[in-house]
Amino acid sequence: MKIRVGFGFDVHQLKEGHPFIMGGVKLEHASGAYGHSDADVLVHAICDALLGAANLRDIGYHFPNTDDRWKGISSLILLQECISLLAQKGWTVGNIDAMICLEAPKLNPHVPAMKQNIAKAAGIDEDDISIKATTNEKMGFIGREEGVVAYAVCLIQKTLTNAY
Ligand SMILES: Nc1ccn([C@@H]2O[C@H](COP(=O)(O)O)[C@@H](O)[C@H]2O)c(=O)n1
Ligand SMILES: C[C@@]1(CO)OP(=O)(O)OP(=O)(O)OC[C@H]1O
Repeated sequence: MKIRVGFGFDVHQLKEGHPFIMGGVKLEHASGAYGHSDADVLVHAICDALLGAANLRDIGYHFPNTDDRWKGISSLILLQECISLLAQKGWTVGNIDAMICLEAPKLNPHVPAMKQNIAKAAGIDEDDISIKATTNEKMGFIGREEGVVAYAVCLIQKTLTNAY
């Protein structure tokens, strides 16, 4: 068995009156994340962790923000695409651990639904995806609620076939 780890990071601006999608869940909040897709910062960080682990470049390489095919797209679809890219190289996901840095709203009540959405899109058990959140203690651009950040790490695995 060969295993690899990956790391992903993403950041998006928060804009008033914009929808706020996180882990495929629509959060009720005065502002929301702005981007070319649905700006789901958590799912983007996870995509980059998975692509990085498999040495498959990054999310912007596969889904450029200049391509209208990805405009407004649900990032869960991009996650499914990333899982297919990994599968083509024989990789399956071991586990994912993610951290969101956001001042408000509180994410804890939404974590079960986010885990369910991500597990379904990635074809993994909910027990293999962990989602955590922290504020930035009112400091910096996150503290001023100008932006949201997410980090993710993952482990991927493949069974090596013996050529002899
Ligand atoms: N947007 C957020 C931020 C934090 N949480 C939860 O609150 C706990 C305390 O956060 P601090 O930043 O004050 O340490 C944190 O451990 C999370 O459980 C949250 O749900 N949503
Ligand atoms: C997902 C893509 C593509 O719609 O757009 P954004 O939603 O702007 O997200 P980002 O994390 O900046 O980078 C990847 C992009 O190419």
